[in-house]
Amino acid sequence: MGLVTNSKGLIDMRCDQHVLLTPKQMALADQEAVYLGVPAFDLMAAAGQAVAEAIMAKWTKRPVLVMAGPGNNGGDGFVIAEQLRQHNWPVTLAFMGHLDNMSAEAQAHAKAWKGEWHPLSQTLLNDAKLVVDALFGAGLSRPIEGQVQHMLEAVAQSGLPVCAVDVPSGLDGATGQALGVVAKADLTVTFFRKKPGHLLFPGRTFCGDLLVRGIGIPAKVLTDLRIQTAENHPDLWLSDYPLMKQDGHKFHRGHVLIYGGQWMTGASRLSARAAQRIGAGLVSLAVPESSWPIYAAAMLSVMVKPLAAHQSEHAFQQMLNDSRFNVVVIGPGAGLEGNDKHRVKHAVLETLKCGRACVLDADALTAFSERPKALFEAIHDACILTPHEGEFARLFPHLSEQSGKDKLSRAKQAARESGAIVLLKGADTVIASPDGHAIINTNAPAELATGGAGDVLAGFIAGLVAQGMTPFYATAAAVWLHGEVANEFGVGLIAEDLTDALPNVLQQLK
Ligand SMILES: NC(=O)C1=CN([C@@H]2O[C@H](COP(=O)(O)OP(=O)(O)OC[C@H]3O[C@@H](n4cnc5c(N)ncnc54)[C@H](OP(=O)(O)O)[C@@H]3O)[C@@H](O)[C@H]2O)[C@@H](O)CC1
Ligand SMILES: Nc1ncnc2c1ncn2[C@@H]1O[C@H](COP(=O)(O)OP(=O)(O)O)[C@@H](O)[C@H]1O
Ligand SMILES: [K+]
Repeated sequence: MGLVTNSKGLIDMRCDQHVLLTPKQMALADQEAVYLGVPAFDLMAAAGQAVAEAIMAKWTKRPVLVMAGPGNNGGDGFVIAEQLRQHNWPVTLAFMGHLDNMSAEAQAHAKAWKGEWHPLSQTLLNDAKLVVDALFGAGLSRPIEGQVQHMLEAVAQSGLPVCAVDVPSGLDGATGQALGVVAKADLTVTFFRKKPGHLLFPGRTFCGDLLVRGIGIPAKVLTDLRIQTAENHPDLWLSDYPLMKQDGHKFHRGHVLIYGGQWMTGASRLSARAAQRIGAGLVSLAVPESSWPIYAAAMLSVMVKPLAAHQSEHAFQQMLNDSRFNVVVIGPGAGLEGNDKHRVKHAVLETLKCGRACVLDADALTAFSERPKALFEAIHDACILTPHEGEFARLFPHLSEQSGKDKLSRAKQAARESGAIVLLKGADTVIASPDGHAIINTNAPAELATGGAGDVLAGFIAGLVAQGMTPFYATAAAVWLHGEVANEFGVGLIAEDLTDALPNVLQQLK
């Protein structure tokens, strides 16, 4: 099993199906395949054929308008047009470009097209029942304007189904962001491997159904591409997953320490239960003495430890001296009122000072919003930050959603700047490591947008780290399981259900 990337080998060949290629990396893969002896003409033929087959599988025979652009995406369009024509589909081809400026393989395929050529025109939509968007793919270099923009707007207005070749035109395959107008598709067929832009929002909504088709590029071209990004999948982390051992002992499955606040007592309890459920051997909750009865009454198998009010900071520090607590969670329900914020910051800094693996969520992040640097200076490589966009913007204001940067770059930069693993939540959660690796999660349903779901996630992560998974993979595994449980449960989900329904998903993981 050769490594695709060298740095810590986070993404290796066992998960090569799940790596994501930027359009630049895809072009390099293409060049390398040609260098290894696969003719560029054949790659384009295979690409076009794959799209034509996907179209014939999805739609009944109907008049098609193929819009072919000036580059190789347009070249694919000519192949698709000819393939469909050979299967007796009525095909109209509209070309925007100059044949002489096209690659040799695109010119050859264009010349093999047996039908008529039309200039791009909105009137061509009148007779079409399906549109193939082969205008721009990986080579999109600037926003779409002028006549093409009007054409794409007319396509959108027509309500006709659209099949996009590689990426919907106007979508940046690297970032998922729109460069001006985008041709929204019902089906997108991409080649060899997915691109980040297919998975990140808003890109994912532009793609419709996404199919990946091999076109003859051998997987070994991935070896030298310095790939840093993958789509989350158990193949990435299952071999490191702490499945139960027959002769296992609870002391071998770690001990999670969770910091509980005075008022929002539910949040840390959700984390505690989640850490238990995912297999942590022991879980303790350190809580203010005054709230101890509330916590203790509700927790049976979790050990609830009171922190005396007059010396709670010292008491938490003392607790950290016990090396059996191998992961600490701070943030869910921790509190920011009055002296709480100071206490939370102290707990975080003490935890980091003693090098303990930790998951910092919610209030533990917001507590540092006035001076994030104080947090970043203390962070070590077993620290996981789990912000939603709001918390993220408080720590990294220059990287907020409003910064105009894409989510993948924002999470990666945050990980680099803070030195922590950063899990940036949302429907397209990104997990980024300071060394540049990143995983995009795609299985989370909208049902997860419910209070407390993040507290459960913090507990899942901690529970897996406690059992010995590396923080990056533990985070990826927890996020995937979180999404999977929500999918299995379906509508009506509340945070408690995530923990209660986890066993069904764990059962399938074995
Ligand atoms: N890699 C592979 O393995 C394989 C790749 N294949 C296919 O090749 C595709 C990539 O091809 P590609 O590199 O030729 O780029 P493509 O997207 O056709 O566009 C480039 C042209 O568009 C122009 N242009 C850009 N933006 C514009 C704008 N806003 N408005 C107007 N013009 C604009 C740009 O002009 P320029 O920027 O140079 O001025 C240039 O002329 C890929 O997506 C896949 O479908 C397959 O055949 C099989 C193997
Ligand atoms: N629309 C959505 N689709 C999928 N997952 C979502 C969506 N909205 C939120 N989530 C997920 O739900 C969880 C919410 O966490 P968080 O915002 O911390 O909530 P809380 O603080 O209430 O626990 C995160 O894992 C996030 O990625
Ligand atoms: K396209």
